[in-house]
Amino acid sequence: MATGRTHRPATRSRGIPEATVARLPLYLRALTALSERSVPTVSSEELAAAAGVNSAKLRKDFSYLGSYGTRGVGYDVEYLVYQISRELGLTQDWPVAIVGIGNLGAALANYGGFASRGFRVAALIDADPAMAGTPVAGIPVQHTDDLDRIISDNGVSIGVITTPPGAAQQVCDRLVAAGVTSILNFAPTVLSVPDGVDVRKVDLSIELQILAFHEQRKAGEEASADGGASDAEAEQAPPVRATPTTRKGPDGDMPAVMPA
Ligand SMILES: NC(=O)c1ccc[n+]([C@@H]2O[C@H](COP(=O)([O-])OP(=O)(O)OC[C@H]3O[C@@H](n4cnc5c(N)ncnc54)[C@H](O)[C@@H]3O)[C@@H](O)[C@H]2O)c1
Repeated sequence: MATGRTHRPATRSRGIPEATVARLPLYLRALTALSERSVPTVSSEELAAAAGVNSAKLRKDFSYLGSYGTRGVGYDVEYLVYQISRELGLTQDWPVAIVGIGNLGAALANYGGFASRGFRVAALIDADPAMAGTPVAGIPVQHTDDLDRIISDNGVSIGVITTPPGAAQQVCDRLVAAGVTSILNFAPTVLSVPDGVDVRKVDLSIELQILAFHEQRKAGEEASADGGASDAEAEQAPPVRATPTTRKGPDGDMPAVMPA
């Protein structure tokens, strides 16, 4: 089994900090929306608001791309879309393989948003022999026995794991051995990968737990504003933290996709 690190250093080889890289997709999403409305230029303040980022941070981020905008005019929307897409490697097509075609894997395979962002679902792989050959989103599911060949035939470098957690490490090891160097892991388990392999994990239940924490805190604040709970209620109620807590990610919120 592969062991080792799961993180890259905070700055990538081209000198763009990881935190900036993590914000680039947010800028791109906001810029794409502007481009679709044929908006030619945008100020750093407008774009920062649309991306949910602080405008000074945005200007600093864009300076890493060598993009400074024009005073009084702002940034050229189309050119920034191109620059950020190029920086993120989206000007080329990325074939992606999804392993574990159950509820989630099938939903991802059916999601049309990947293709428009440069990610082509090239292969669907599952361990269930009964699924082999069954089309999902128009793509026939292939059996894990052929995983190596499927990865190499399709030139896949990005693998998506949507298997049960108990199978995820083994699937990850097989993907890596077959040449996959980036993994998006939806299974609720921590994966070990060798140097040179990037893992990102998505866990919506963690996001929901964080929201539950904030809901609980808001309820506590409302209760204190109403004059506080009665003694009997206070004894039964779980403790609620009164101190405001901030939870900041690169865009101001913790992203649903996290480094492994
Ligand atoms: N990250 C999130 O927010 C999120 C949300 C929902 C589910 N999940 C996780 O996603 C995973 C899939 O959930 P689901 O509801 O689609 O499960 P599911 O049971 O519907 O599908 C799992 C699929 O994986 C296949 N499989 C099992 N072992 C395999 C192996 N070794 N190689 C290849 N395929 C294998 C099964 O045949 C099945 O088709 C689970 O780990 C679940 O916890 C994560």
